[in-house]
Amino acid sequence: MDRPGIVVMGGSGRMGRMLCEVIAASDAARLVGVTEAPGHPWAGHDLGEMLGGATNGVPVTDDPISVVANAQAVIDFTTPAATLAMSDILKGSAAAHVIGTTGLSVDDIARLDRAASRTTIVRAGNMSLGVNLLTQLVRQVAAALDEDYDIEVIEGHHRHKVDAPSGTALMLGEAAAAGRGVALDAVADRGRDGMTGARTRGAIGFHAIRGGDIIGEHDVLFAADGERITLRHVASDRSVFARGALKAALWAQGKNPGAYDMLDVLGLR
Ligand SMILES: NC(=O)C1=CN([C@@H]2O[C@H](COP(=O)(O)OP(=O)(O)OC[C@H]3O[C@@H](n4cnc5c(N)ncnc54)[C@H](OP(=O)(O)O)[C@@H]3O)[C@@H](O)[C@H]2O)C=CC1
Ligand SMILES: O=C(O)C1=N[C@H](C(=O)O)C[C@H](O)C1
Repeated sequence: MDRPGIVVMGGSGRMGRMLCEVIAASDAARLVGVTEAPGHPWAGHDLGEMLGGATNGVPVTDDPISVVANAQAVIDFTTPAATLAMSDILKGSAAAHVIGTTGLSVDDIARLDRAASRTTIVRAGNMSLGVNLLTQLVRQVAAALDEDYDIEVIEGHHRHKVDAPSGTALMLGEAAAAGRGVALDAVADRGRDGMTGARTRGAIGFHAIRGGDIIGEHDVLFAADGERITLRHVASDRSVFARGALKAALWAQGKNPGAYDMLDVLGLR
C-alpha cells in the first residue's frame, strides 16, 4: 500500500512546523498539504518556501477541502474553532482526524464525539509516550492511596499558551480521579486565589505557570502528613508530540470510525 497522505493544519504554528519536519523525515507517510487560517500570508505558497528552503511541491492553502481530498489523515494542532470546522469538512471524507488541540469545551468534545460515528478520531491533550504512561502511573498511585493524600496537578508552559489548565493537566487529573473512583468535575479545584478557606478533603487542585519558552512540564503531587510523592514529566522537545501524532495517524489507517486516544494507539489500555 502507498504511504498514507497526511495534511497538517496550521503549518506555520509551533506544532505545525514540527509536524511538517517529522512527517517529511518519515518513510512511513507523505505530506500532501498544509492548511492555514483564511487569508494567511503563506496561503497559495509552497511548504518548502515557507520553511525557508527550496520548493517541495507541498501546497500551503487556506482552502482545506482542496487538500483533504488527497489525504488519509489530517493532523490538527490548532484552535477549538479550527478543529470543529475541520471535523465538519471530514464528514465527506474517509480521512482520519488526529486532534492535539486543547482548550476544547465540554460542548466541543460532545460535538467531536458525535462526529466519531462517521470519522476515525484520535484525540489526546498530550501525544507523547511519556505522558500517556504517566497517566497510568497516576491512576495506579491514586487508587493505592486514600484521601489523606492531597492531589495537586502543577503545570508549566511557554508564555504564548492560551488555555489553562493544560490538556495534559486535565488528562492527569482525570487519571487521578479515575484511580479514586470519583468524577473529576465533582472534585476539581482550579487555581486558588484569595480567602479560599482550608483545602477540601478529596479535592484535586490545578495550578498553571506561564513563562518564557517552557515546552511542557507537569507534576502530580500526592501530599500527606509526613511524606510527599511527586510524579513528573518534562518535555524538552516538541518532536515528542509530533512523533506521537504521526504514530496515531498511521495507527488510524483502516480503523473503524470511533473516538480513540493515545492509550489505544500505544496499546496501553
Ligand atoms: N496534544 C499534544 O500533544 C499537544 C497539543 N498542543 C496544542 O496544540 C495547539 C496548538 O499549539 P501551538 O502549535 O503551540 O500553537 P500555535 O498558535 O503556534 O499554532 C496554531 C496554528 O493554528 C493556526 N490556525 C488557526 N486557525 C486555523 C485554521 N482555520 N486552519 C488552519 N490553521 C489554523 C494558527 O494560525 P494563525 O496564527 O495564523 O492564527 C497557528 O499557526 C494548542 O491547543 C496546544 O495546546 C501543543 C503541543 C502538544
Ligand atoms: O500548548 C502547548 O505547548 C502544549 N499543550 C498541550 C497541553 O495543553 O497539555 C501539551 C503540551 O504540554 C504542550
